[in-house]
Order: sequence, then C-alpha cells, then structure tokens
Amino acid sequence: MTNPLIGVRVTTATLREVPRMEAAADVARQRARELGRPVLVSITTRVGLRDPLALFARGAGVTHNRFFWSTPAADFELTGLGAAWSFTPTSGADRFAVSAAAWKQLVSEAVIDADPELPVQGPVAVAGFRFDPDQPPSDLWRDYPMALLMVPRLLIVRHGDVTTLTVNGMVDAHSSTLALGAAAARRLQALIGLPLRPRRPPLDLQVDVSLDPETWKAIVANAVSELRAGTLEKVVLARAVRLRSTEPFDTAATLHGLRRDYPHTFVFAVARGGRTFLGASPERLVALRNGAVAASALAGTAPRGKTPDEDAALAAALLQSAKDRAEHAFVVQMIRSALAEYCDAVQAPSTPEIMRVRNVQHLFTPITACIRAGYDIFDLVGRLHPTPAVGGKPGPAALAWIRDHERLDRGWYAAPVGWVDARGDGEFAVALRSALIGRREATLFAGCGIVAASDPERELTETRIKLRAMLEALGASEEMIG
Ligand SMILES: C=C(O[C@H]1C=CC=C(C(=O)O)[C@@H]1O)C(=O)O
Repeated sequence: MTNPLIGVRVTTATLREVPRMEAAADVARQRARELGRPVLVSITTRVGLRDPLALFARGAGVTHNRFFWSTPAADFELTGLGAAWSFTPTSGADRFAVSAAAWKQLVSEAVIDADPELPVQGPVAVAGFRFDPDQPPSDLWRDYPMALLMVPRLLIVRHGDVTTLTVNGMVDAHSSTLALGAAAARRLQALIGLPLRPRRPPLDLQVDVSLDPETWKAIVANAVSELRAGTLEKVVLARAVRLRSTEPFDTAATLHGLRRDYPHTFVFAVARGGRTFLGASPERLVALRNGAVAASALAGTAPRGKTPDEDAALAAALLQSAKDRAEHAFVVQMIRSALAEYCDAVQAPSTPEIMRVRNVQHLFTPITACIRAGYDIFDLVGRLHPTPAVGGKPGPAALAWIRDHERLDRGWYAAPVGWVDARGDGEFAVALRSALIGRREATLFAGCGIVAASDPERELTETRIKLRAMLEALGASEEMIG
C-alpha cells in the first residue's frame, strides 16, 4: 500500500527546490547562449523514498524510458525515469570512446547543484551496449541500439538510508521560464499516486525454443572439434528460449522476485519502446570509485546441492575440476592484462573462490586495481568487453566463431550494462541471466564456456540451470523447456 504522506513529502521537497532549480536554469540559459547549444541542468535533493523499484513500477504508464539497477545485497539502488538527454553512437568500433567524450562534454558544460558528500555525484548516465557491434541487429532488438547513454529526467538513488532525487533537464538559450522543479514535482506526484499493480502471474505460458536442443548440442560439438584442433582455446556459446503468454508479463513483479531470490546479483532493467531487457547478473564487469577499480572473473559452473553436504561436495568438485579451472583461468589472465594497460597495482588471489547464487555456484576471482590518471570507466569497459567469460580466447577469433555459428542475435545479452556519474565513477555488470520481455512474449538467454574437454549434453544441462532464474521469475519452470 502507498502511504499518501510519502507522496506529499517528496513533492514538497521537490517544490522547495524550485527556486534552486530556477536559479540554476538561469545560469544554464546564459551558458547555452554562449556555447550555442543546450546545457544540462541537474539538481539533487534528499527525499524520504525507500524503494526506487516501486517508482520504476509506477513509471510504466508514464514513460517508455525506464532504468533500474541494484547492486548485490541491495544497499544501492537506482531508478531512472524519462530521458532528459540521450546519445546513441552508430559506429561500433569506437562506441566506448565516443560515449566517453559525449559524457565528458555534457558534464563539463552542465550546471550541477548537488551535495559533494553524496555517494553518487549529480546527474547519472545509464548505459548499455550491444554484445557484438559487427553483427547486424535483428528486429527483436530494434529498440536497443549499438550503444546508449541516457540521462533520466528523474533519478532516484538509494544508498543505505539515504535517498536522493535528481531532476535533470536540458536548457537552451531560448528556454523561457523553465519550471523544471514544478514539472518534476507534478510528475512525481502523479507517479507516487499511481497504485502498484498486484502480481498477476501470466497464464498459459507456451515455450518456443528458438533453436532445438539437439541443434544447439551439435553446434557445441562442432566447437569442441575446433577447440581440439587447436584453432581456439575457448568459446562461449549461448541459446535463447522464447515464452509466450496469454496475459501481459509484469516486469515490476519479475524484478521484485529477482531482487528477493537473487540478492547477491546485479538486478537491472532497461525499458525502451514497449520492451524491457532485465536480469539478475552475478557478474560485475567493472566498478570505478575514487580511482579504485573492481572487476571480477566468473567462469566455471556447478549446480547447487539439495543438502548442505551435497552443495559443499559440488563446490569442492568444481574447485578441483581441471576443465572449469582452465575455463576460469582464461578469464582471470585476460582481465589482469587488460586492466594493466590502464591501471597500477592490479591484484587478484591466485586461486578462485566459490560464488553461490540460488540456482548455481561459480568459480569467482575478484580483481582490484588503481586507475591511472587520464583514463576513465569507458576505457575499462571497452577494453574488458567481451571477457572470455562471454566471448572466448583468442577474443577476436572466438567472436567471429560465435557470429558465424551461434545462430542467435545476442543483442544486449552478455554485454555491459550500468551507469556513470558526473565524477566519472560508475559500475557495469555483464548482462547475464537476462531476458528481453515484450508485452506477451519473452526471450531468455543463457550461455556456457566451451573448452576442449566440454561435453555438449552437460553444457545443455548447464544452460537449463542458468535459465531457471528467469524462467521462475516469469512464472515458468525449467521442466517446460527442452
Ligand atoms: C555466459 C554465461 O555465464 C558465464 C558466466 C559465469 C559462468 C559461465 C560458465 O561457467 O560457463 C559463463 O562463462 C551465462 O550465464 O549466460
């Protein structure tokens, strides 16, 4: 149930900031006149909201552009609604560099009024990328460009007990009375007043496996022969499963379920057009905070046991599996050498640990470093993506193999998704355990690292276990798929 007082308090807090916003808009108007282009105005204020996901849910009827993000353990959550500014480079080759340049220019010219003590500085750009810039996009992914950088109109960030609202808007030389704050307050009032729809599990789900399991296993077997012949060392192969529903899917309920059942993952959602790409990824690509870099190698998978003893035995076997350790080591080596190009003090433990989520356990190695002056998070994302946890080794040959043989448009699956703030701090996850959800159909993705010792049947089982997270969150079950 909505507490109506929360709506009133948030709106009042926003209205209180109207003079601050108008003053900032005046400065921005003057700056826009001098520069001859619009300028971003961004005002941050503390508010009493507790759950950014509730606003993501309520925003469904208000805007097609919505973003949700939560870090593992949910101490940090972020919702973005609407688009004050967006940038979509069309060339694949330099998409990270041009995104970085566009963001730096926008921020350097912006009028930002925010408390420097806050964990996230001023405006935030949410960002996502296609997995493979060289693969022509299919119609399924038409709303998800090669690269997207977007500043939401309203940004709600909760970090521990502190929640902030940032109102963003573009101002040009001719903007008259901007009334940024009043408009934001009206929008928020409308959002907070909207009821949260109860969960309506989709009825009559039908499964339509886009590639039948036998064909997928044949592709894996083909990869294994190639790997044994020695041209490649590792290639990650994915498959998609499509669900059709008689009732519309409820993406907010799906996210609630994922956040509850997968608290140690990055739960994310990017809604565009009429679709939502969402997931619960256990894999951080990279985080940057005050110069400190955190990345993670995640590769090598085992199921969870039914009892604590069985679970521990499966973990011990995973740690001892030469095949999984080799698959994992490629990822650690690549991340270490990629980070060394831009960072000092690259450090990683010499043996992996176990990361457990509800449906699987993985070999996991945390990697830390300190970024050198002159580099930014886009440099790191561009150099790290795709790691051999989602591409392979050697990288370019594995990507070409995937493009030629996988028979799948990965779109944004297995690609970087995340956010960056005005200071350049930010975090990106690898968009795994994810699905692209339309009104009545959903496409779910899962892949596995294939090495010379891989067995196609076991890899198929691994995709089924990985798919379980999204299947259950959508009201389906693993038994329904082949
Ligand atoms: C490609 C996926 O997982 C990667 C991340 C962790 C473990 C993996 C593995 O053991 O194969 C994969 O490299 C996926 O979930 O779709």
